[in-house]
Amino acid sequence: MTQSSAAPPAGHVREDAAAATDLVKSYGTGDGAVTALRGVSAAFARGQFTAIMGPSGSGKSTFLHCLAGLDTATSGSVVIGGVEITALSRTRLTKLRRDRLGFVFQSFNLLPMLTAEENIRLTGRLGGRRADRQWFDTIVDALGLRERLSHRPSELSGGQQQRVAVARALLTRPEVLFADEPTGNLDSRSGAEVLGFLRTAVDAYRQTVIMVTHDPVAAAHADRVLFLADGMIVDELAAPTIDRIHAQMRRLEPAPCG
Ligand SMILES: Nc1ncnc2c1ncn2[C@@H]1O[C@H](COP(=O)(O)OP(=O)(O)OP(=O)(O)O)[C@@H](O)[C@H]1O
Repeated sequence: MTQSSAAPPAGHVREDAAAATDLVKSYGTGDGAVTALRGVSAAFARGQFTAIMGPSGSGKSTFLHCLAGLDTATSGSVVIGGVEITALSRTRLTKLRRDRLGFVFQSFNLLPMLTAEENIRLTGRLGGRRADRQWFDTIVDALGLRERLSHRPSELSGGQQQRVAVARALLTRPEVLFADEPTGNLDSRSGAEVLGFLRTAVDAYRQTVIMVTHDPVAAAHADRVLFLADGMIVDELAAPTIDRIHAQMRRLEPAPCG
């Protein structure tokens, strides 16, 4: 069992973008209750790319959603950029999510009637702030979207749509970019482009990325992988390789029946 990421070594001051302590999440009550998280603690250093993996039903999405304030934990704490989000009112949490967090989902979640540029600028507009032009240009060019800005989502490939979603998520320079299976709907080439850009966002712009994935190839882009099983973090791999991730997943996945 490795929960070493929860606490930095004594005397070492580390700036965490996000941290969870003793997160417990139960759904339902009585006989039908399901405990999806059983005391999960983890810290996410600024400028670090973390992948979260584990067998189906191990609690990955629940963990991501509780960390990102999309779902409420039953107990435990989540701190994002120094703010204890578990104590916030719904209104303040919504504002924090909009202003300080970025989201990329498997199903790109773009608004069909808006152009790529309008979709990218949407979050900044909702927040009543104008993102600076230079940063917009930087991410649009890095994602290869310059020629596509006037296209609507239906005129874009899946990979291009996901790149628009990544640009939208990064426009506010979020404290943390949360990605839930961001390559789940993409072919391997488009997936590699999106992951390559997430890697660039971490290396060049010191972005913090937390990504749930089933795919060892995707997870190998991260700086470390946290492995969940049965609602607990059971292991952690630093500098992961595809082979080491596969080996770890084989240990955690139940053997197929028959
Ligand atoms: N809204 C809900 N109501 C009841 N149980 C839920 C709910 N959401 C998740 N669960 C249960 O919590 C556990 C963890 O689910 P979660 O979706 O977090 O796992 P996961 O690792 O992301 O799974 P997958 O890889 O299949 O997406 C599972 O047993 C699931 O059935």
